Amino acid sequence: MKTGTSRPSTALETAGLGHRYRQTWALRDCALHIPAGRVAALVGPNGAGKSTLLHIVVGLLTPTTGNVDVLGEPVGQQAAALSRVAFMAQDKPLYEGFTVADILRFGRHLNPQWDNGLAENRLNALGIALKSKVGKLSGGQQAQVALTAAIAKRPHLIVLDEPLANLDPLARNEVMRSLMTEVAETEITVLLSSHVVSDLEDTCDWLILLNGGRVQLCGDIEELLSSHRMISGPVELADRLLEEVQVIDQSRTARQLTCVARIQTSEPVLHPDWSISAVNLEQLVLAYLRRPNVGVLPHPNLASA
Ligand SMILES: Nc1ncnc2c1ncn2[C@@H]1O[C@H](COP(=O)(O)OP(=O)(O)OP(=O)(O)O)[C@@H](O)[C@H]1O
Repeated sequence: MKTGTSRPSTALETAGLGHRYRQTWALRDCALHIPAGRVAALVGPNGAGKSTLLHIVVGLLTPTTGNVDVLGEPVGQQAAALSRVAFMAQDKPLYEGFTVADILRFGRHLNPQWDNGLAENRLNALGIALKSKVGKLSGGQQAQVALTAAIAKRPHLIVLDEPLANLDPLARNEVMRSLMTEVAETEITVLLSSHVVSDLEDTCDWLILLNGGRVQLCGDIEELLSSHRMISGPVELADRLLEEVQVIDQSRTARQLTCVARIQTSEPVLHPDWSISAVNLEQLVLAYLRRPNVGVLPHPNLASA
């Protein structure tokens, strides 16, 4: 087990990554990376390949093509690399007949770095009794127990597949908040998939957008937002606008064009009739999802740390 203090600067890097289930390519030619210490959101529509990617990262699936480095080592069955990665699967597979204490015993038995004090303190702070049966806990509490079991492993990378699925807004907020507390106190890298983009805007700082098994965007969220704008104005000026910016997605009425566009400079000089405003994460993601053929951006700083 490597426990050295020096961690690789890149937590995850893939090149030419593909995965095929019989006839179906779930991932094709994926190149992406996550710098260490980032909280990365993996978003995409149903069937985009998110779970497949996460299963490859944690060593549960073998890629059909390409390379994957996790924490600086090629992904595989190496116990050393995998022991530094914690995974919370989509269906939070806790044994419902177990008590919370049983879950902790199980975790301690399986993981050499297990921090039982951390797990007990965390559950205590959340008001979750060790003697409670898992099956009797609410969905939010079960998610917290699963998250606690992942965190107590003391991982360098934590991978969460839809950790917020089936939780109400309050529970979603609490799970994200406790995850962020953990991130603030350690140098952990987080990779989490979600359908609910608005839950991610305040917490994630890195975005990977998968669509149809391909990477559409990969980069720092602030940089991605600052390089896109919402632009609207008279439809008769549309041709000129299209010459000046890269329109990702647009809608038109008889008079008005509204679009999400990628800009080259932070203060684009456009005709004064255009109104220009910032985009939020949800608007950016939706614009790309509606245009699956707009691929990874060639702009070098958008894909860099
Ligand atoms: N075990 C499997 N056998 C065959 N095809 C599969 C299998 N698992 C996934 N697929 C297919 O691979 C593609 C990607 O699926 P995946 O579950 O990775 O997507 P996802 O983005 O996680 O979807 P969701 O958001 O619905 O969970 C889909 O077309 C899916 O039908």
